[in-house]
Order: sequence, then structure tokens, then C-alpha cells
Amino acid sequence: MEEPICPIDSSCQTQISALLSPPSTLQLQEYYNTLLSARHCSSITVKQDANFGKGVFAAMDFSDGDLVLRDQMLVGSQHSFNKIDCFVCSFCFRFIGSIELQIGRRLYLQGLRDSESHGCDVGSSSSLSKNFHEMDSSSEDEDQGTHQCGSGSSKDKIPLPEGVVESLMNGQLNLPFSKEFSLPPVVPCLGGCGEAYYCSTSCAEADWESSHSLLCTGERSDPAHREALLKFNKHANETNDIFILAAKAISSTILRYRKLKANCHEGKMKYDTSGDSNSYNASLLLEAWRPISMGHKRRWWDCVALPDDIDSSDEDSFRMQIKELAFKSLQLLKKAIFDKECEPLFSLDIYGHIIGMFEQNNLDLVVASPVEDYFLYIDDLKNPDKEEAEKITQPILDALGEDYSVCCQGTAFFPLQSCMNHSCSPNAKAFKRDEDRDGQATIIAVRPIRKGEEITISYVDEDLPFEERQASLADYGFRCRCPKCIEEEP
Ligand SMILES: C[S@@+](CC[C@H](N)C(=O)[O-])C[C@H]1O[C@@H](n2cnc3c(N)ncnc32)[C@H](O)[C@@H]1O
Repeated sequence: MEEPICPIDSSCQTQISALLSPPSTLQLQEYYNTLLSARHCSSITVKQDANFGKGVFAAMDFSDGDLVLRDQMLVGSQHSFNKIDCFVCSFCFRFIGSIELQIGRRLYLQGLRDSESHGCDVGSSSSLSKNFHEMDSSSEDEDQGTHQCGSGSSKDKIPLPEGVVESLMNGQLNLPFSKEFSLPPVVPCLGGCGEAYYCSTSCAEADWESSHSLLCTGERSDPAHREALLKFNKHANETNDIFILAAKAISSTILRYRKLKANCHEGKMKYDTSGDSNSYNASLLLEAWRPISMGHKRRWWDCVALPDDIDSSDEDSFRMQIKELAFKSLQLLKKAIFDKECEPLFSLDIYGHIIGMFEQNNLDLVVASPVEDYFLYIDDLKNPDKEEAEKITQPILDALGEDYSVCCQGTAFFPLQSCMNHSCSPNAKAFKRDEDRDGQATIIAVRPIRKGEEITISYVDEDLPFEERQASLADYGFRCRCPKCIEEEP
């Protein structure tokens, strides 16, 4: 197999090195201080630590159970396989519409999928390993893809009579007590793509401004770009949907760059324009790239852990195929949204680092479903209300099957949480609480934390034995040197 060669890697080498060089301590301090003050958060600080690079430190005392941080994502996306099950805002990931729409849409899409007997994307490393085997020409059980979808198999489900699913979707059928669980209305994408929906016009506008205006496949987009974007999305959904996140990171950088440039031209912002236009553009691009530059990064194909089912003798070939996959995805994206002034962003080196950053730093995005709350509420009713309600809800539960409620699942990069180092004896935990109904990351203290102490979370199950912990942390590309590991090291 030939190594993919990206010409931009060599033509923009100097700019790429500038984009990838770690920020100075001053830049880092300025960036995080501004971010923390914009979020009115004075309880933590981000500092360089001699041991592990950046870390998060307590700026006050916390007690066990205290909320340490609610972190808003920089970029995030719902897994493609989860889109059948959960209808959520494409920007903040709140469930939208109504309980009836959530259920009706899910049953409708499941039916459609079953009749087309399509599988679905199964997420990053398993899909990579599957991909590797496919490229390696060994066969893969077709059922495996379907099995891993949230929607489960249709065999134990009792379909609803014809027309009921439609009535749920179009609002003609109101379920008992569903008004107790009202959800925000469905706001379609401003570009009319029919792919992105929102909980409010402010989310629709914020997403449009931050990245979607470049990635929208609606009528407002240029037909040639639309075609290319559709191909890019298809490839990402079939291989690894982290590419969608990488596309969002590149789009948001381009849009920030254009905004900075417009602000400079309009005189709203002062910038050193003494150099030539290339160096002026390059420094604006560096500024636009700042939020991404802060994340800890290594090239994806260098840092991704070798899946268990791939022999170490195949490691080089595996890494090369990962690189090829990224190159293919990048070419599709380049066709869709290339911008000459932001050319370095389309180099394979930058693309590999962005994906590597997401693979190593991302947190699972999990938003609890209101459908579960709804059925629990019905179950808790007293008779005769319960009996009456169940006449309507039981056939729906039978149609949904055992996994009647699935939470929204995705992956997201959180700028502050991603600065938290790992410890096998952590003092905090990334945690979903019952009241979390959007895609923010919540960090809670799991024991008292003194002002000045580093706040650590565990990336893996910290109760595993030493070697198993180290093996799990290999997925994050490092060997743990926390106090517990240093003590337990044989
Ligand atoms: C999510 S980042 C945490 C923030 C990171 N320190 C930074 O500078 O951006 C994870 C990286 O931090 C380092 N790290 C975090 N916890 C560590 C630990 N317990 N032992 C060794 N390295 C650690 C590793 O380089 C790891 O890949």
C-alpha cells in the first residue's frame, strides 16, 4: 500500500508548524482566563503543570458532591446510529418536539430501516477495526452492525396498527399526561437541509454562525458543494463519524477567520498589518485556530490504540490504512468547503491532529431521554388513572420493545474538561445528573478538594487492576504516572 501524499503538507509546511506548535504559557493563560471569565467561572483555574502539561486546579474549597464545573462544548455531534432513536437539537442536544413525536419518529424510522434492512455505523474504533478487516478482504457478519444500533432488533416487538405511528408523528394522537413532559418546539435549519433541527432560533443561528453555514446541504448551499458534502457525510457515516466533528472544527475555524478579517477591514479590531498580505492572513488564521490550538494533540494514525483483534504484526498496515481513510475523508471535505486563504487547514497533517485530538480528549455526550421519564411517570400513577393510561401506552411500549428509551449519544470536545488530567484515584467525576437535559459536561467532586489542589478525573474504570488500567489508558495514548500507579508499579 502506498503512503498517501498530501501536497498541502509540503506547500504550507511553515504555516502548519505554526498552527501545530504548542501555545506559549502566556497565550494559554490568556485564553483560559478569558474563557473562564466569559463563563463567570471563578472556582477553577487552568495552569501548566510540570508533570502532565496543562491541568485544572481548584480556586476554592469543594466538598464531596459539589458541582465543580458545567462545561459547554466547543464542538460536538450525535452519533449517526443514534439519530433514529433520538430527535435532538443539533446544537445543544436537548430533546425536541414532543413525547409523541419522539416515539412516532423512532418507530417510523426503525420500520423504514428494517424494511430496507440496512445496518448502521457502529462508532469509532470498532468501525475502524471492521473497516480494516473489510479492506483486508475477510468477511464480517452483516448482522453485527444492526445488532449494535440503539434501536435493537425488531423480533420481540409488536407493531402498532397502521396509522397510529403517523398520528403520533403528526400530532393527531395525544398520549395521556404527555403535557407534563413538554419539549421545546422543532426549529428547522436556516438553510433548509432537513438534516439539522434545533430547539430554538438562537440555537439555529448559533450553529449556522459557528459551522453549519459551511456544512449545510440545503437549498441555500451551492449545488456542487452540496453534492460533495453529501459524499463526505456518507463516507463519515460509513466509516467513522469523528470526521463530521473534524469538519465542524475546520468550518468553525474558517468562519472565525472570515469574521476576524471582516472586523479588521471594518476597523472594529486592530491588527498588525505592517507585513505582506500572506503573513497578515497567516496571523489571522492562527488567531482563528486558537480554540483548537489549545487541545492536546497527536496525529490520529500515530496515537490510535491497536484494536484487540488486530495482530501486532499488522500494526504498520493498520496505521497506514487509518491514514488512508483520513486522507480520503479530507479529499471529500476539501471538494466541499476548500478556502484558499485557509489552505493549511486542508493538510493531512492538520486533519490527522484534529482527529487525534478528538480521539484522545473527547467525552461521551449523553443526554437522558424524556421518553423514559414519561413511561416511569405512567407506571407510578395510581389507579384508575394508571389503568386508563396504560390502555394507550402499553401497545406503544410493546411496539418499542425492551429498549423503549434510548438516550442521546454522541461525542464532544469540551474546552475545560479536556484540560483535566487523569488519576486512578480521582477527586472528581464527569457525571450525568438527572437534571441534565443538554449536552454540557458536568464535573462533580467525589471527595473534598482543597483550594490549589489539582482536579483530576478518571478516564477509565479506576477500580481495575494496575495492568488493566494501563491497557485501557493506552487508548488515550499514555501510560499513567499518577501517585496510585507509581505506588503499584511492579
Ligand atoms: C485530556 S489531556 C489532559 C490535558 C493535558 N495535560 C494537556 O496538556 O492538554 C490527556 C493527556 O494528558 C497527559 N496525562 C493526563 N493524565 C496523565 C497521567 N495520569 N499520567 C500521565 N500523563 C497524563 C497525557 O499526555 C494525556 O494524553
